[in-house]
Amino acid sequence: MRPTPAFPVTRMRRMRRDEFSRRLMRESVLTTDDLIYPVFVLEGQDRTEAVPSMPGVSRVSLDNLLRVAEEAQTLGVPALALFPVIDAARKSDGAEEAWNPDGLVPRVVQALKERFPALGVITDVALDPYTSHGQDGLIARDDPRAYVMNDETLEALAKQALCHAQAGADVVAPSDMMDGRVARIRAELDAGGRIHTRILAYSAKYASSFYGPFRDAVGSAGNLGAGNKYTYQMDPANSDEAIREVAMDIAEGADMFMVKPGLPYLDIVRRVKAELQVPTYVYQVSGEYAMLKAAAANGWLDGKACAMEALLAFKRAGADGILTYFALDAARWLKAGA
Ligand SMILES: NCc1[nH]cc(CCC(=O)O)c1CC(=O)O
Ligand SMILES: [Mg+2]
Repeated sequence: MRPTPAFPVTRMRRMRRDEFSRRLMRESVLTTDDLIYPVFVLEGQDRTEAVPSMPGVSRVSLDNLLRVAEEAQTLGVPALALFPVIDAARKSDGAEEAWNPDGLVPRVVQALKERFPALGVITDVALDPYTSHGQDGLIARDDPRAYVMNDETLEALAKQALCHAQAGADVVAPSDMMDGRVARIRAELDAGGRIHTRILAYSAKYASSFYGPFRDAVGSAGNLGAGNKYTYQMDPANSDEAIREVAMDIAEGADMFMVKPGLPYLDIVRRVKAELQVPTYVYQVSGEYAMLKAAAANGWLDGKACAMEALLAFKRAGADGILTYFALDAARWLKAGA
């Protein structure tokens, strides 16, 4: 950077003095086009269950989800990301429900695409909603370490992704962190004639404790018990490793690349965008949402102002889009000229 003449020749406050000049020099902007809204869906009719650790977020049945989708579309939010709550009776060690063409996710995707063809639908590809042990992949019977097997899991993920694509999903989003899953899924989609289905790879997904409220929401916390995901999700200490992960997913044919969580990992968002120049997304996860909501509920923070500041920070860091539980709120605030 060129040296700036010293004070008093330079007065940084000059440009901050009025709203018009603040607007003229603003470098980043958040728009509704940047938002992806995550939704939790469950079986049944006219069901809406609040998620206690995520105030303002509910698990809803398909009929109620259609109303949410309509609102998202009306507000101009480009896409929904679908997360299923699977009945305990349908979970198994082999996660077979994950590629059941009559399962919850395929039915919901079909209904959404039928009613709202222009609204993007993103599905999560990972086995954790479907496994009795709550891990994202398969575990060998009698393995005392409960080690998630990589290559065996790839076959399951490929079937799951194709099942979602055949139901009409626009984007499949592997969030499992198995090695090689993007290539395996791309091959399965292409062989199945689904050449237009995009892959949003959760390339740099960290083994984070900020996922706690999400695991409550989908009911995988109980199944996971004292288990953790350290053998496949990334170590929060690492940054270079994230660049390698994204680079590998580029080589395997992913279209979009996710960093997750968000605010504690802004440096990773920045590096991915700056070093690799790919469509870069960030997931403001459940724990980040819960923190902001809790502080706002206590009157300790201005909830709206802090949420919008965090979303803008993602844009400044280089994100092309943000998956956030605030998506509908933010779209409303933007519309109201916030
Ligand atoms: N495939 C699991 C999955 N998909 C999305 C989230 C977390 C999202 C959030 O916290 O908002 C997780 C949690 C996990 O890895 O255990
Ligand atoms: Mg990887």
